[in-house]
Amino acid sequence: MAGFKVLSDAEIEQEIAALPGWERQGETIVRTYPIRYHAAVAAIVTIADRSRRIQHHADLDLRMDHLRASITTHDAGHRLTPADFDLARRIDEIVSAHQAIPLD
Ligand SMILES: C[C@H](O)[C@H](O)[C@H]1CNC2=NC(N)=NC(=O)C2=N1
Repeated sequence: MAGFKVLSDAEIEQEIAALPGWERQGETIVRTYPIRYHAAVAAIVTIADRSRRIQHHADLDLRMDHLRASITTHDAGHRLTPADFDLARRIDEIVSAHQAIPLD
């Protein structure tokens, strides 16, 4: 799909610096959130809703006590674009709203 601006290494560094918890792994950004299983299921439903609206989707990996999100832009040849960082910020907001129940 046209219209995606592929970010330079310097731009990626700058974006990552403003997103605590996220790290770059090649041409993806990833974050692992400690969160209860059922709370994460609820978060995922909201993330899915939001993703459909903005037409940008993360890979989500749910485990017993954590949720891992991994993001890249498929339509830019699996490169990092501003849409990835926008989605990361939205996922941060959604997950933090569902982390109210602490892990034991
Ligand atoms: C047609 C549809 O908008 C595209 O396939 C969207 C859907 N969600 C997407 N999500 C991500 N992460 N990258 C994409 O390139 C992408 N493209």
